[in-house]
Amino acid sequence: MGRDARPKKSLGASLHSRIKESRVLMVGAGGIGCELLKNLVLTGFGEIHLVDLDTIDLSNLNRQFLFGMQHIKKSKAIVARETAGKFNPNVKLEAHHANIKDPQFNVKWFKGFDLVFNALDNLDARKHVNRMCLAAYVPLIESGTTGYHGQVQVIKQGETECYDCNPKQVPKSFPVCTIRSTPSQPIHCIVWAKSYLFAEVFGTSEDSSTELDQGQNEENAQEIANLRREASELNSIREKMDSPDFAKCIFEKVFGRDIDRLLSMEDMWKSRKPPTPLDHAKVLEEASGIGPEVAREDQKTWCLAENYAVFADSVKRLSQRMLELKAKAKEGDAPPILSFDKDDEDTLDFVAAGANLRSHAFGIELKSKFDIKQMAGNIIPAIATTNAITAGLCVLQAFKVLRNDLQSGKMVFLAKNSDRAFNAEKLAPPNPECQVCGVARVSVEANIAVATLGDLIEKVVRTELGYGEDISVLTSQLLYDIDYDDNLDTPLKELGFEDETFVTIVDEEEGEGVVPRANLEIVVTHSEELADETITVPEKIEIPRKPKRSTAPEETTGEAIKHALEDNEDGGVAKKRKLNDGLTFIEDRPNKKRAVVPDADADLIVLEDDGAITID
Ligand SMILES: Nc1ncnc2c1ncn2[C@@H]1O[C@H](COP(=O)(O)OP(=O)(O)OP(=O)(O)O)[C@@H](O)[C@H]1O
Ligand SMILES: [Zn+2]
Repeated sequence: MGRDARPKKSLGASLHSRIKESRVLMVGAGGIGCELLKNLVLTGFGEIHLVDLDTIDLSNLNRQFLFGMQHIKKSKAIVARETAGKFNPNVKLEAHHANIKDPQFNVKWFKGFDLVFNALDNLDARKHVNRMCLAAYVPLIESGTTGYHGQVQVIKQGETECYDCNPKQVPKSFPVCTIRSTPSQPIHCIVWAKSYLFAEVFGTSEDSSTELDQGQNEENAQEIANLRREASELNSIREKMDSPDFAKCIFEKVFGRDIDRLLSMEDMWKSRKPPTPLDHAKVLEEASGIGPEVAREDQKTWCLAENYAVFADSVKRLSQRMLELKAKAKEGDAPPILSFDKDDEDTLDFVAAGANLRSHAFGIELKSKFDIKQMAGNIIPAIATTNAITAGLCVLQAFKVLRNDLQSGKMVFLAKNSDRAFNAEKLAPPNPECQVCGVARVSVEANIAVATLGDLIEKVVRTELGYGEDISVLTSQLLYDIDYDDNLDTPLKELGFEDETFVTIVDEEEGEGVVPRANLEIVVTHSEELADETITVPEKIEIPRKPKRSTAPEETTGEAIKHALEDNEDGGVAKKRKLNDGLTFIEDRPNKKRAVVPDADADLIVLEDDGAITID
């Protein structure tokens, strides 16, 4: 039987030939990406481009099965192409070891694809690809996993929600005073050891750390000033890095004197358990028989003396590295620093032992190095099976896009502790208030070294597109508004424009009966051929008016599932919750098995007309 026979039979001849003719892009060749590339290649997608900026790390190998030990430090994109290429020689594979934000991957390049898949791990790159796909009118299949949870979303300009239609959760932060003065959980001590202690001794100061919320009120401000003083004292201890007493100096300061100072603030401990300073001489004596090899016992919770032994030994190793870097540095170089990396044993040992010593002083539970690694790296373990299922769901959604059947496209959620492994909801229409997809779009060409901001505003925005006086013009910063016209005579290049810069025009007209236009996004492409300040003007387009502000949006099914899970984690009381896609969850009583009662119209598996079984 030929290679094509099976996919042709299961997918149907017309979808199969569309797949063979398609040219797709996959961004990210990590956990989801490896699984997805295998699926795309075996399904027979005609031409696949893959982009990944990273190289292969040992910690990737447990789930990124296209890579082996021999590939460590090699490009993910290139090795993924080599390995997956062997699965199906009929597929044309092209690998780019690069950042998807690089300028060569411009809107024109995106336009060359029928479909884009995101298999990324960060918000910034996801938002970028979302925007490029919207501008290029190319459908995007967005996916992500965290532990046992997975999600797949189909995005198409003008037809569905985009990645930015719903605000995304920002990473968790902690009040600085909890971290530095009143920790009550292991995570507080881990953040302290990583973002403060490590940074002050071996890295850059924590003032810029995003994990610390500086807080606004007066009392905090006073405490923050004290803490800054403490940090600068610690910074001066750094000068003693080449002394054999370096670990002792750090220990006596942060686990001794600093804790004494905290204790002297009696008000702080009225309703909290006060900490106990650690006595260096005593701990040193207890640790006398313990060798540095204890650091390898990463699943065990070390006792106080073992933590001290690891702390002192890691200080020795890290100091040695710093001194070597200093010796190698050339005159005029910035002073060398080390950065925390969960996969760097020396930095991890220091953070694990430092966090535990602080926990001990504050009467908080100690943690194993293994647990601290997860927490310090903000890692929820990646699960190969979740990635594999999610990658499979991406391909099933891709079939619908290629069939031009977005109506049956779905937002699919994968969850371990919900009643059903899969939950799906219909694709929502674009949010009219979205600042990213709820915009009108035009493209213009200009020689950015010559054309000024004034040329762009007068020739294009006002004359061609009919805007009035009251507008704001922004890139990542405000360039112009009615009270700020300093940049009008400045060439675009000097305002930070590169080839393909996205400029947003906000109509600020106000008044009785005036409905401002929706935001306009102008993509400015650089053209050397335009020798003067000419700007090619776009076709006349109708810019829609802004919709009226909507009231609070209804809870989506995904959110409802999340809330159902959260509610359930708390109690486990029997409740019945109806989700808006017609699934009914019967949540369990303690010790009783869950039951799922699908509504009549809520099918999990449907038999599609061409014979393929699809999880819908
Ligand atoms: N801007 C970008 N351009 C290209 N590739 C990117 C970009 N941002 C992230 N990636 C890639 O996306 C992939 C995401 O994969 P994954 O979530 O499995 O992360 P990982 O780095 O491989 O694993 P882990 O973070 O768990 O160590 C990574 O290979 C990463 O290099
Ligand atoms: Zn949007």
